[in-house]
Amino acid sequence: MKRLDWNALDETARREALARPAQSRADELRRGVEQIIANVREGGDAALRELSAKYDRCALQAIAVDEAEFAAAEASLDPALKAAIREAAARIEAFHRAAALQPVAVDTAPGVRVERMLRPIGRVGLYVPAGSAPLPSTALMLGVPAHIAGCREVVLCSPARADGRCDEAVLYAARLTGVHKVFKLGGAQAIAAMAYGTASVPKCDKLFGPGNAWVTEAKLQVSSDPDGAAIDMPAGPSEVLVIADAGANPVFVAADLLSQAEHGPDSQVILLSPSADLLDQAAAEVERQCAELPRGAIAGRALAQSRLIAVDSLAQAVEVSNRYAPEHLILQVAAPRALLDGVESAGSVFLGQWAPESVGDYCSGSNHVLPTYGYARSYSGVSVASYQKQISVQEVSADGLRNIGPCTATLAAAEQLEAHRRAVTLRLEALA
Ligand SMILES: NC(=O)c1ccc[n+]([C@@H]2O[C@H](COP(=O)([O-])OP(=O)(O)OC[C@H]3O[C@@H](n4cnc5c(N)ncnc54)[C@H](O)[C@@H]3O)[C@@H](O)[C@H]2O)c1
Ligand SMILES: N[C@H](CO)Cc1c[nH]c[nH+]1
Ligand SMILES: [Zn+2]
Repeated sequence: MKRLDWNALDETARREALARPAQSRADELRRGVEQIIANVREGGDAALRELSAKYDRCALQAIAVDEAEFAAAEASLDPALKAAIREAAARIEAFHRAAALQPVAVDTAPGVRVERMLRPIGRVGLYVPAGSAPLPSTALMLGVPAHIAGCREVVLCSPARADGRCDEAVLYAARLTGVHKVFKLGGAQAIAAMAYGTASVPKCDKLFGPGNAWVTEAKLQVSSDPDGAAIDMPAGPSEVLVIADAGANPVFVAADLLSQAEHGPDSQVILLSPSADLLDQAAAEVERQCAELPRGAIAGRALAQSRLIAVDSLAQAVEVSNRYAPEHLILQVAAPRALLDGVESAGSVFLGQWAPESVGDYCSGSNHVLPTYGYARSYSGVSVASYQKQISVQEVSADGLRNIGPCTATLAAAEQLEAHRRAVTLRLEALA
């Protein structure tokens, strides 16, 4: 990991220090994804089979998972894993139900009632990554809120293995949350299939879920096409920023950094500390622990584009973190709540030494599908609201119109929209 001193950097160097690894909108990637989307739109299921053979090295027979495969998946799983999946799902459901938006009704003037009603998005498409590692936890993070929102049809795509089967735990988690159909599709072709529809895959109104550069680029492309589909957010390579004070345990700090570095070579992790000793010890620990990891080679590539940054205070660390807007922010400091008020931009925050980011990935109850690449400046993670439409309703009585009609007429006249003004004044005359 590159070591830097924030206060010794000029503005350009600071920008570079917080730059994400060069990524997704590279021309080649954009053109490649355009081509895949065009192939799927033209060739439908036949194109999906060809693309799966090319990119997933699997010869798909049926594209949809059938009952026999769901049953075989459930039967093959270790009971302890099934119990953990159910335990995680219950906590995710508890938090997401409690955090869901509620209908609202407010009298904004006598005789004027304004309401917010909630309606589920009709058909949603979930993407669960499985390229480098299948992520059943992501099936829970996407499926549970879709179920709570009450979406009419929930479909899920996840790449098949070379044997043509989907990961068993992904299938179990999908079924548990009430997903209606699962398709053995990955990458940009899965996103194209759900955005435009094919004979097998229904066209969805909104797509959800993280993925690699092809998935993220495909989501961006289909969301900018009016015939495509809306998306939750760009959720790309995982990242974490840790703020640690002199008393932090370097073993824990290093473990947290590596937990996100192991996701993929395009992940990025950052450690900020006012303590030079802590930075030294954490750097040594990262090397030591990385060498022991089965995915050490992947993590090592992510570490090559990661940073250890010396700051002059914890307050400065929070400023730098807000500027970076990390997907995950861990506050491994003696009094983490004291820093929380200053946090402006982050996908999810972990307080204190006993809150590793891994618990949020799996089962604390919060959602792990979070904005990356600085999008936490303006986007939030997936929630029940992501699967809902908020529709406003207004009910106005005769008295209500007497109360707010003159205001409407004045504003309409100022905008020189005479028909708007008359829609009110004609009624007020009728009431006179
Ligand atoms: N931000 C979040 O909330 C969040 C959550 C979980 C995971 N993630 C991230 O999701 C990503 C998962 O990536 P992954 O690769 O493991 O799985 P993936 O399922 O996203 O991608 C695998 C697919 O990529 C396609 N692909 C691979 N090489 C290709 C090529 N050369 N051309 C075209 N398509 C190609 C294949 O079709 C394959 O099915 C990781 O970066 C991880 O960090 C993010
Ligand atoms: N850390 C990932 C989100 O960035 C989510 C995940 C799934 N499994 C393990 N981790
Ligand atoms: Zn993770």
